[in-house]
Amino acid sequence: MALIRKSNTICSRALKILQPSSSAFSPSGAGNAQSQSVDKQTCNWIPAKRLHSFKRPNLHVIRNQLARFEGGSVELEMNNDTGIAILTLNNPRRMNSMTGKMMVDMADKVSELEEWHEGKALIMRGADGNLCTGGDLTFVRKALHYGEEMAAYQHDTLTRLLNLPLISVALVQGHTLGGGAELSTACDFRVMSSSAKIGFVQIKMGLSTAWGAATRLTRLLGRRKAIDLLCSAKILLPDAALREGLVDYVLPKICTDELAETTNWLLRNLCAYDTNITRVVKSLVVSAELSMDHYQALDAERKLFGQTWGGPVQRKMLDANVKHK
Ligand SMILES: CCCC(=O)SCCNC(=O)CCNC(=O)[C@H](O)C(C)(C)COP(=O)(O)OP(=O)(O)OC[C@H]1O[C@@H](n2cnc3c(N)ncnc32)[C@H](O)[C@@H]1OP(=O)(O)O
Repeated sequence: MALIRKSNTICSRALKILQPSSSAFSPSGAGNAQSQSVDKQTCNWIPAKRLHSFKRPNLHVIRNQLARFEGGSVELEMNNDTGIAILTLNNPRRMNSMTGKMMVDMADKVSELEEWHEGKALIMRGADGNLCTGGDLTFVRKALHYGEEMAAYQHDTLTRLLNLPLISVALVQGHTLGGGAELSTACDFRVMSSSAKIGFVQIKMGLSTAWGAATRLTRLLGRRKAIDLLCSAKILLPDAALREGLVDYVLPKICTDELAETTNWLLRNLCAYDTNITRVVKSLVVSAELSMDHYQALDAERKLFGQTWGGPVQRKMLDANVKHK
């Protein structure tokens, strides 16, 4: 009981320190001093100064609009025994491409995960063998006037997903294209099926990244590889995706249950230790990445470390005289 109380305190402190969505939508978080964008009407560059003046979007209003574009769903199963949750994009007739309603569903599921204190990890996958082929083109055609609002909503959801105190893995299966490839970058890791294909094909569709992948991909792979993947629209097979560093593990060819194999990979490699310490460590990495200030990140790290030091898990391990052979 004491362990649970102390652990919950640690995690709620971690979350307070991180304040998940604040960096994505504060006026000062809209871009850094170097960033520029293109005006849709004229294709002129918008200087960074003007980007900073964009208003914080009203996500509640956007939510109500998106919910009107029906089709598909996003399902969540949380397993308190394994500590692993499964988030499933479910629109298989259209290869799990996302409608407005699915965006709203996903935001709600991420909110549930934010409140799930027993969790250690999350696997995002698609129903029936494809992760996702981006925006549902039926929805896209009807929502051509609503791009910036949709992007704002997805940025909020995916930033919250990335910053969860859970280790997240995208199961890249079948076709993972456009916005689907973007979704995969909102997870900490990517495990790829040996028969899957992944590609940021937005530029071919006359678009830049819609759901925040330029920002995440640049952090993940660096400027050169991000430009290469986004501007070439190349579709990568598993070997190439692994070589580029876009995915972390390719499932064996003889694999009858890809979800079970991904779960085992997670359990073997990243989920072997205490749930609450794992959550704190994940939160610290988020904090270090979000923080522009090295000293602020160290400050958060010191405060959270202070909560684990002398705690029941450490005491138990000291008593057990563990040898790291
Ligand atoms: C808003 C974010 C920005 C973006 O995501 S931009 C990228 C949007 N995505 C796309 O353009 C993908 C378009 N689709 C394709 O290229 C092909 O369907 C794909 C994925 C290569 C699969 O090819 P095939 O294996 O030949 O299968 P298929 O074309 O017969 O597809 C099976 C059924 O799925 C449907 N589908 C796949 N992706 C979709 C999408 N994004 N929106 C709506 N429907 C989609 C496709 O239309 C087909 O349905 P149906 O059998 O014709 O009723």
